[in-house]
Amino acid sequence: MAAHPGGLSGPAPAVVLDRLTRRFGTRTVLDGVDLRIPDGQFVALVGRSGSGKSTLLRAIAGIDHEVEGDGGILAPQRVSVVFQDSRLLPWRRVLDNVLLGLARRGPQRAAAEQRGRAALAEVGLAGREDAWPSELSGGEAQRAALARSLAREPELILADEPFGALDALTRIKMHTLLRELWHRHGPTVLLVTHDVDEAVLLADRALVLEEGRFCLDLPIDLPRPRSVKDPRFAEYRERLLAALGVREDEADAPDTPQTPDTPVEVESEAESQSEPETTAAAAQLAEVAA
Ligand SMILES: Nc1ncnc2c1ncn2[C@@H]1O[C@H](COP(=O)(O)OP(=O)(O)OP(=O)(O)O)[C@@H](O)[C@H]1O
Repeated sequence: MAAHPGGLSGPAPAVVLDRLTRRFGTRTVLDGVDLRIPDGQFVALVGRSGSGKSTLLRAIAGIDHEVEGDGGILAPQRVSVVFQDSRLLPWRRVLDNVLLGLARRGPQRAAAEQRGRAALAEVGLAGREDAWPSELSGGEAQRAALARSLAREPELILADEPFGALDALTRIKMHTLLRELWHRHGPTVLLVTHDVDEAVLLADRALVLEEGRFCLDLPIDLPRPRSVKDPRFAEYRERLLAALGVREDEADAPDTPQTPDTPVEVESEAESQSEPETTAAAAQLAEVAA
C-alpha cells in the first residue's frame, strides 16, 4: 500500500468525484459534490442525519447506479464496505464468513484461508475461527467484519458508522484497532460518523456534508495516537460542531462517548465489482438453496 500523504498533493488520488449529483425524485441530496481523496488518507465524513453521507458512500462504492456526474467516479478496484448492521451470516462459522466471496475451492482456497486466519489474528480473534456469529459479542462481530474486510486486502475501506452501536469502552478499543490496522496496511479510509470525537481521533481530514455539499473540509493535523485531553483536539472538535450547527453545551463531553442502542455492523466488498449487499444476499440464497 502507498505511504500516507499529508495533503492533496503527492500521489494520484484514490477517490475522485466530479460534480456528483444524486436526486431522489425532486429532492437533490448530493448537489454537485467535488472530492479528491489522496491514496492512503483517512477521511471522516460528518453530517446531520439525512444529509446524504450514506448516499455519498454508496455512490463511491459503486452500489448506486443512479448518480449523475461530470467526470464519473474514480475509485480503486479493491473496495471493502463496512456497514452499520451486522451481515455476518449466522449459519456460517466465523472463518467462513471472513472467506465469503474469496476463493473457496482449488489451490487459491489455501491462500485465501491463510489470509483469513491472519486477518482474524490481527483483530484479536485467533482461536475463534470455528465460532458461530451468535457466539460473538457485538465488538467481536465487529472485529470479524473488519477481518473480513482485511482479508480482501482492500485499497479503499468505506465504513458507514461501523462503531455506532457499540458501547463506549468497546468503541474506544475499536478506534485503537482501526487506527493500528490503517497504520499497518495503509488503505484509504472514508469513515462516516455522527461522532465528531471519533472524527478528530482518527482522521487526517474531516468533511462536513450539509445541504448536498461540503460546508467544511478540515485537515486534522494532530500527532497520533491522539488524546481528547489535547487542547488542540478541543479546537478541532469545536470547528466541526460549529459547522454542524451544534453548540458546545449541546454536545456530549469529549470523554463520554454516547452508548447507542442498536447492534452494529459489517462489511462486504466490491472486489468482484458486484454490489456488496447483493453479494451477501446471493450468498444467502445459495446457502439456503444448497
Ligand atoms: N432510496 C431512497 N429513496 C428516496 N430517498 C432516499 C433514498 N435513500 C436516501 N434517501 C434520502 O436521502 C437523504 C439522505 O439519506 P442518507 O441515508 O444518505 O443520509 P445520512 O446522512 O446517511 O443519514 P443518517 O446519518 O441518518 O444515516 C435522506 O433524506 C433520505 O430520506
